[in-house]
Amino acid sequence: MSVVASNLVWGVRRKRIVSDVSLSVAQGETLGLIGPNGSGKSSLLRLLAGLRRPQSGRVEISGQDISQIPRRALARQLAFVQQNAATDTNVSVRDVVRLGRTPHRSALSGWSAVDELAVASALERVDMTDRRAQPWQTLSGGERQRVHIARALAQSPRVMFLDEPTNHLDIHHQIEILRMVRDLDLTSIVALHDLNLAALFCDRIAVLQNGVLVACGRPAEVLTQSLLRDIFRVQAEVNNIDQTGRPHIRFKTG
Ligand SMILES: Nc1ncnc2c1ncn2[C@@H]1O[C@H](COP(=O)(O)OP(=O)(O)OP(=O)(O)O)[C@@H](O)[C@H]1O
Repeated sequence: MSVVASNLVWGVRRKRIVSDVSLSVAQGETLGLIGPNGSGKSSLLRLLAGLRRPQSGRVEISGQDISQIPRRALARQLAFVQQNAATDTNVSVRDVVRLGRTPHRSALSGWSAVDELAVASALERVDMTDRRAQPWQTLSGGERQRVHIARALAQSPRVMFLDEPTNHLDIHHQIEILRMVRDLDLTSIVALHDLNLAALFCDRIAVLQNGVLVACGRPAEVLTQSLLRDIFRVQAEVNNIDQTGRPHIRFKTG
């Protein structure tokens, strides 16, 4: 499914938080969303996922205006992995992931083999099968993050929104989760702080500054020394690491 945003504007009181943002993400593409703290990444993600109504502008999912799609139908198509998402206590890992199946089930239908398979394969993909009976509140921060990703996968979405999904994860799981997101046959939009991981795993990168989309393109086009200096206020050297042309950033500290 494609996602097309046109002239999105959102703010609170007099403060503009997302300012006239237009972008499009093709079916199967992984778009990275980067920008300094407070630049509007989470706010834009929520607008794109239909969790928040823009003050003006619109979002279309495969050509359909998202504001016209009923909530439940939308939940069958889109999954959102929030930053630091909380979950009720006294539930097991498997219970949390099972919640991902809710939009696919009616009041009358029982738990099906399809539901069971979706949950099992989601747990497997985030490397949490062995922990399925563990109480959620006893998990570490990184394990909780992986379980929330599994819950989104169990939803079998066509588009996935992830807000800093690598937060709390060790480097192995950062790479595994982003590799999985890239290789899944679905459209994904992912807010990231690690610019080298964004360069490695995203097809294109969109850059926000003060709610304005200041650049959008392939990693090598976007992650230039001048952009890193002007938007992120860091001095860095940018090299191409291999023939794929994906840039590697070396930050200068001196
Ligand atoms: N409901 C709200 N009321 C007031 N201000 C808000 C609200 N939501 C977001 N903001 C402000 O809007 C700005 C953008 O916030 P947002 O969370 O979208 O940024 P972000 O790029 O995801 O930040 P970070 O990288 O720090 O997670 C911030 O200054 C934030 O304080």
